[in-house]
Amino acid sequence: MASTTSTPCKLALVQLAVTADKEANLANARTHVLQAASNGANLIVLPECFNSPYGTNFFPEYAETLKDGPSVKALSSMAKDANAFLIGGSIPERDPTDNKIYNTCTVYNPKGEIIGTHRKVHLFDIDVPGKIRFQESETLTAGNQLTQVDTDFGKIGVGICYDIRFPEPAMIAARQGCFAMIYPGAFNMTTGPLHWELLQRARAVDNQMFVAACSPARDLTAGYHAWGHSTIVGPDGLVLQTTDEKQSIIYAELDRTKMNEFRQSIPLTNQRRFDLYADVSKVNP
Ligand SMILES: NC(=O)CC(=O)C(=O)O
Repeated sequence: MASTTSTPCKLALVQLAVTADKEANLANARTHVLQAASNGANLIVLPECFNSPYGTNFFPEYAETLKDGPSVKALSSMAKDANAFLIGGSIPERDPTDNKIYNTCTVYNPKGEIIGTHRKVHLFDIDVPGKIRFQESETLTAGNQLTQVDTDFGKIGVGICYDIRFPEPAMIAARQGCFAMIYPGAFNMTTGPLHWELLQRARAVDNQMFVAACSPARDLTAGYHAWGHSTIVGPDGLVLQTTDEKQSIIYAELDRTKMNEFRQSIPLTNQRRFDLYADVSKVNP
């Protein structure tokens, strides 16, 4: 499908309530994706780990292959029936070739075909004494490549949650022509209030691009309490849309004309000093 930057992009972030029942999660995702499409969204995003509870003990149990797992099948038909691009949150993926488990986002075009796959490259291994310890590496393996997908609206970079803390993937994506960076994510009650919005605004303002992060809704009966607050930020660093912790869908038009005007008025692109520091988009392996 050819990229034309003239196609208007209406983005929807689906902040889904996730349960321990995978089938119910897939059905709930489908209902909300179709609802977003019926409200005019043509680029729809689901949260990190939308088909399984978020916890290292759950990943092996819920993991499935991309080739014939139920989640990929369900996502593909959601994208097709919604006639929209779908950034399918993430799922615990088992790679049958090495039996390793990854935190993986699959991206679909409106025909339901996979156009990109991102395995979380920075695993969420943190230990904040008295607050939260989480070690994804107990059961997950990190992916080994950055991901950009071609859509009708232009190129989009994709990361997952903790990936947002590392500025380089967004920087590389912007310099390689992406107009947006999208992160399915699940911050928590410690790091959410501290950094969730700040990081999105930082990635947006540094790169003069749209940034969006889509969280699960908060479930206080679950082991991991997601922060929620799915958010869409504009290239000027201002929040375009956000929400609270409950299940909901938020929308925003990603207007590339306004982005280009903003880039012209503060022309960082032409003012960089690559004689003083490296251009990371050129050293990407
Ligand atoms: N869940 C994550 O991957 C990241 C996170 O919660 C944080 O960086 O904070």
